[in-house]
Amino acid sequence: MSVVYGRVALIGLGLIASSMAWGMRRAGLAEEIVGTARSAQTRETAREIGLCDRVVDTAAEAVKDADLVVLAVPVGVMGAVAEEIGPHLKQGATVSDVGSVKRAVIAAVGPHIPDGVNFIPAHPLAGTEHSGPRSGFAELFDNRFCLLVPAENSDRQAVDRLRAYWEGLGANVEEMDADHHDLVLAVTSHAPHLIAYTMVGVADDLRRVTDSEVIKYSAAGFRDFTRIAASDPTMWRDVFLTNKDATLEILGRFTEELFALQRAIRTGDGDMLFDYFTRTRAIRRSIIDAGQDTDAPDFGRSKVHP
Ligand SMILES: NC(=O)C1=CN([C@@H]2O[C@H](COP(=O)(O)OP(=O)(O)OC[C@H]3O[C@@H](n4cnc5c(N)ncnc54)[C@H](O)[C@@H]3O)[C@@H](O)[C@H]2O)C=CC1
Ligand SMILES: O=C(O)C(=O)Cc1ccc(O)cc1
Repeated sequence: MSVVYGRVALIGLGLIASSMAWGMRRAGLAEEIVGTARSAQTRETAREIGLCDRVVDTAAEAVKDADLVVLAVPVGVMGAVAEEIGPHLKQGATVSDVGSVKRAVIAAVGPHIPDGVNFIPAHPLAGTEHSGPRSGFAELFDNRFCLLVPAENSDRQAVDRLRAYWEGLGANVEEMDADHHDLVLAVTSHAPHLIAYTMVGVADDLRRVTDSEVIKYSAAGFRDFTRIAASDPTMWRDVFLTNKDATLEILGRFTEELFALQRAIRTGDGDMLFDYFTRTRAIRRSIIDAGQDTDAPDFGRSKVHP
């Protein structure tokens, strides 16, 4: 892989930005990586571990002469960061972001991007429950999707360049409209996170009753919930507050289904439960068939295809 952007500025140096920095180094995608974060401690850690070529104190300074600027901060502060950097952006530069929500980010950031600068939102569908500058790794985006959300009038060359950049980070790139993105992610990521938070909260409420047995005997399903429910509180608070409509729509449907299953359990409707679980099992299999579950152990695949 070769250089795609001369200077890349990373605003926010958490899981996603640090993974991008290591990924850029792995593939040689940038001549210079400049980073900044709000807290002095994060900037100090980034310096210590050699994450960027330069770590500077302000976002305004970081974006100076940058060809690509990536906003990698919680969704709720994207607008404020954009306002700060707007006057300092280089003509012809591209500003992108990695936020988990797109419509609200476009509304908050868009007005601060001057004419002559390309704003192309993006969302890598890859992450972990960890956060901060030490949590990143170069392989995070390998074989994961990265969704680009260009406007109809976005500069095609700038979009293609950002595509090449994300491909260089290992991702499979697709383009999507912002509203569609927010609805799809509400189903596949946002609502599931809320459900995990709830399930772990319920278990915690019961802890005294069960004398810590919930933790001691937690089976794989509950452990998966606890991993997801360990995700960054600021990030997820912002996701729900900014993708409110789509998340509420999906949660409404979810509670309807939950009530239907609850009713089937109460009335002893085993056929309903069996049919429901048969349908959902097929979905898991189709994900594995499509090769999209990179975490699935190989024995899982060979069981499906003996
Ligand atoms: N964690 C995940 O699994 C994924 C997160 N995302 C999105 O990526 C973005 C960043 O998330 P992570 O890297 O996980 O977060 P993180 O919590 O690891 O890092 C966030 C960084 O932003 C900095 N920051 C916070 N407020 C700031 C401000 N006002 N000005 C400058 N810097 C500020 C923090 O100091 C920190 O360095 C979020 O918008 C999130 O929705 C996207 C895909 C996956
Ligand atoms: O850790 C997990 O299970 C995730 O779901 C990671 C993730 C979190 C947020 C995103 O916007 C995209 C991916």
